[in-house]
Amino acid sequence: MIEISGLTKSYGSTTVLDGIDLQVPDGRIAAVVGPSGAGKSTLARCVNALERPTSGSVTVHGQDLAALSGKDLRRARQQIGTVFQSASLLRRLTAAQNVALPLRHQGVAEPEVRRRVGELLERVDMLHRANHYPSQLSGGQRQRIGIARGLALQPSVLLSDEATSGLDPESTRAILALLTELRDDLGVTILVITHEMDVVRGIADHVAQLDHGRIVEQGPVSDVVRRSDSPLAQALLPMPPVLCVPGLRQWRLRLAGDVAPTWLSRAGAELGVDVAVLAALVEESGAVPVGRLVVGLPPRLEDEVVVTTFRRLGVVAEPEVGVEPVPERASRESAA
Ligand SMILES: Nc1ncnc2c1ncn2[C@@H]1O[C@H](COP(=O)(O)OP(=O)(O)OP(=O)(O)O)[C@@H](O)[C@H]1O
Repeated sequence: MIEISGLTKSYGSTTVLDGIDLQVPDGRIAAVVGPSGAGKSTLARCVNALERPTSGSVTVHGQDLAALSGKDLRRARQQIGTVFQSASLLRRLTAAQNVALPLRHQGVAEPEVRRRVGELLERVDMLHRANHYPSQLSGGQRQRIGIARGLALQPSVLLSDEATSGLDPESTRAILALLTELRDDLGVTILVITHEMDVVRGIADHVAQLDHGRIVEQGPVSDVVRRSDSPLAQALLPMPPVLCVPGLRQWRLRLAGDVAPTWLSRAGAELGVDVAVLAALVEESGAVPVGRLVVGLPPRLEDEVVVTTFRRLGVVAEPEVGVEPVPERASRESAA
């Protein structure tokens, strides 16, 4: 469990983090998002004890990192693996030697180092590149070596600071699958710092938005995407352009979690109408479907009936305000 409580960090008179409260339960993935300069990396550095809070606390497995020093602090830090953007591998060392570095630094015996390095490279699917130098690896492969190195001391917490930034979609997917596997197989607690919303949708259980050093919105991803008028929900599931179909009234729908795969056709059947999909983004997040849609329904349907029908199916429905149905005749005339 990572528990961040009232965390404030100032450099001189500049306050970079201002009263952050955030908890990541064991075996969960939390993502911190926010614009450049919001304080994400500073937060990461406070969590891996590279920085000391000006006030407040960061507790990892019940240990307040700021209260530790010397050997105790070093031991607590071993519990926290970190993966940075572009992995910062040592150029003159092979992939295997880079992964071995923290183990050798700890004085682990050579046969054990070799065994553990082999295991780690296998976990990140890089055993076949063990003797390659960083310059001979792709960006995604270097990140996987960085993750293996971050896991070398068997941390229970992993910090990923923009680890997928700049990677192509396929490498990003591979890294995200790896992080999910670490959570599910090893129960590692993961804090992901990112500016990529598809990363959040892809793996996070919990999301917090940082802005000017403060958390402005947070919650389980499946809750956040259901919120109306939430800037974070909009950012997480940006709506594609809405089609204009004459004669229909627009409704905004939000779903997360407990919905049957056939919910849309069931809604149409229960309402006794055809439902036109005008815009949609539906994805899987944390093994549950999340999505936002705009659908078109005949204007004669009563609001209350539409809302309760969708609610029974686990979907939040709201009429689009300020968007009147385009009359069918008018649209035919303008097309003529
Ligand atoms: N050591 C420092 N001394 C003074 N100011 C600092 C220091 N480290 C960070 N800052 C300032 O704190 C603010 C937050 O920086 P930080 O790197 O945490 O942001 P970020 O959200 O990670 O940004 P980015 O997404 O661009 O990496 C910035 O305005 C930065 O200039």
